[in-house]
Amino acid sequence: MNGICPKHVDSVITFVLGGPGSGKGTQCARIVETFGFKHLSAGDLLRKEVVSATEYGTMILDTIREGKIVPSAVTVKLILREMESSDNHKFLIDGFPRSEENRIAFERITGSEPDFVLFFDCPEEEMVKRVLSRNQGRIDDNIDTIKKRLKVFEALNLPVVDHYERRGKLHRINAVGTEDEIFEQVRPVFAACEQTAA
Ligand SMILES: Nc1ncnc2c1ncn2[C@@H]1O[C@H](COP(=O)(O)OP(=O)(O)O)[C@@H](O)[C@H]1O
Ligand SMILES: Nc1ccn([C@H]2C[C@H](O)[C@@H](COP(=O)(O)OP(=O)(O)O)O2)c(=O)n1
Ligand SMILES: [Mg+2]
Repeated sequence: MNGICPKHVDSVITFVLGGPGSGKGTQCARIVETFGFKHLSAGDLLRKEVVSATEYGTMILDTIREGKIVPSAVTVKLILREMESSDNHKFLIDGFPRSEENRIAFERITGSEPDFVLFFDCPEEEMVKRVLSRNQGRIDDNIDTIKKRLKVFEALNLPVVDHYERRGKLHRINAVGTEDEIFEQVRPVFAACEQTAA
């Protein structure tokens, strides 16, 4: 349990990690409908800043186009704003942290760590195939950007996975198979969380 902010003294925080196209968003939708978590996609929050043409919009757009990671203070601020305005105290934070800088910024700003972390482990060729057939009109769903994103994933995201594995907080999910087969690996993790919270 986390006392992330006065409003949510008993909040549950889950980070959802995995490379581009590993199935984070898809599985988060299943977790939301089954276990009633609030889904916060860091990528979606950043894209909303671009669409709303806020002060960070252009920087975020350029960063996403290059497959790089937006400065953590921006992303953490967006996540925290959503958490503080939500009536739900169970949070599924999708696509975050994507670097040690992200992770440390979250801990420093919120004073909290996740209760547990999901990692969708997917081979690169499968991730590329899924991203290129995602058809969501995203500027980063192209072969050039996905190659850059995979390098960022390897260099910056995996150290975060190792960190939580060392702390015994990581649940590694085999992300190859049908959406149902993958969700059947996810379900017991959240069922156990419900037991603990009861
Ligand atoms: N198990 C799966 N098998 C095949 N395609 C999948 C699977 N899970 C998700 N997808 C598809 O792959 C693409 C990427 O999934 P998404 O959930 O957006 O991944 P992420 O959020 O990790 O980038 C989407 O088009 C989605 O419909
Ligand atoms: N913690 C994060 C999450 C996403 N971003 C940026 C960089 C990412 O390539 C894009 C897209 O993230 P998103 O999680 O939506 O991407 P996928 O669903 O994994 O394909 O947003 C970031 O800078 N920091
Ligand atoms: Mg996603």
